[in-house]
Amino acid sequence: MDELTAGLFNPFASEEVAPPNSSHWEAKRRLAEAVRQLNDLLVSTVASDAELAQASAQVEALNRTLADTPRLHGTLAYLKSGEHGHYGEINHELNAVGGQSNPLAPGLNMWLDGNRAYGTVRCGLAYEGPPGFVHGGFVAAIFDQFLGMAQVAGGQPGMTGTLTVRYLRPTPLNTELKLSAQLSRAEDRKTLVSGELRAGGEITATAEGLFVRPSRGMAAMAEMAVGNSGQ
Ligand SMILES: CCCCCCCCCCCCCCCC(=O)SCCNC(=O)CCNC(=O)[C@H](O)C(C)(C)COP(=O)(O)OP(=O)(O)OC[C@H]1O[C@@H](n2cnc3c(N)ncnc32)[C@H](O)[C@@H]1OP(=O)(O)O
Repeated sequence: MDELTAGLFNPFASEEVAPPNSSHWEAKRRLAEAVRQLNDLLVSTVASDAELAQASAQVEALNRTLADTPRLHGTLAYLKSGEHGHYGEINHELNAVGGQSNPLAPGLNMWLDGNRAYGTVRCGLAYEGPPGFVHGGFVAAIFDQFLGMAQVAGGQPGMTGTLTVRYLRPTPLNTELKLSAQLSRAEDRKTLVSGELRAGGEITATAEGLFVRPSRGMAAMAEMAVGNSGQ
């Protein structure tokens, strides 16, 4: 275990979503939820052009306000600030697929029970691919994150080496989706995990992920990324 994967905080210990560790994250979760709703409203509204122009001006004004606030670019910057928790906590807030404070993330909730992992997620209209169904790329992203969490049970978390998704039937929007996964094999630096996604009791997709613990270690990988975060 290194700086990034040390078990100082495990957000996956129970089915309950781990609470925010500060008033900052609590406030950000609220804003993220409002932006998720905005996204859903944006893709569904058929307001007039004038109403859309007015809404754009309001959002643009808000963006200018936030752009003028102090900012941290990337999870590593949050970690180095020393003010926003351990890496596990920061990742739990900002991750692109599972982050509570990241409006891009569809609200994936995950927990471990022994060597099995469980999860729930609900994808709104903004995730539409085929009419009425979740975009296959998001199904793959959900599996990547979910299997990536499940591999933690193997004790040697690494990066996704390969991810194979089998799409058995379309995955519905606006439906509670249930995930489960288990370790198939963990040897040397490689962990193999397999999982399935269900909607209304029916399996819509299965996946297998091979995770490789980098020879340089996870923290060294992260250091290589310094400068990639667009500051
Ligand atoms: C306590 C709770 C706190 C929570 C705290 C967070 C926890 C932390 C969890 C992180 C959860 C991430 C969940 C998101 C997962 C992403 O989204 S990760 C992003 C997508 N993936 C990437 O960007 C990975 C890019 N690739 C790489 O960085 C490097 O190629 C890798 C995968 C790290 C491997 O590099 P390497 O260590 O130099 O590998 P190398 O020594 O050459 O090979 C080792 C072995 O693996 C095999 N291998 C290497 N690459 C591959 C591959 N791509 N496919 C298959 N086999 C491979 C080799 O053949 C070799 O096999 P053997 O010869 O030993 O049998």
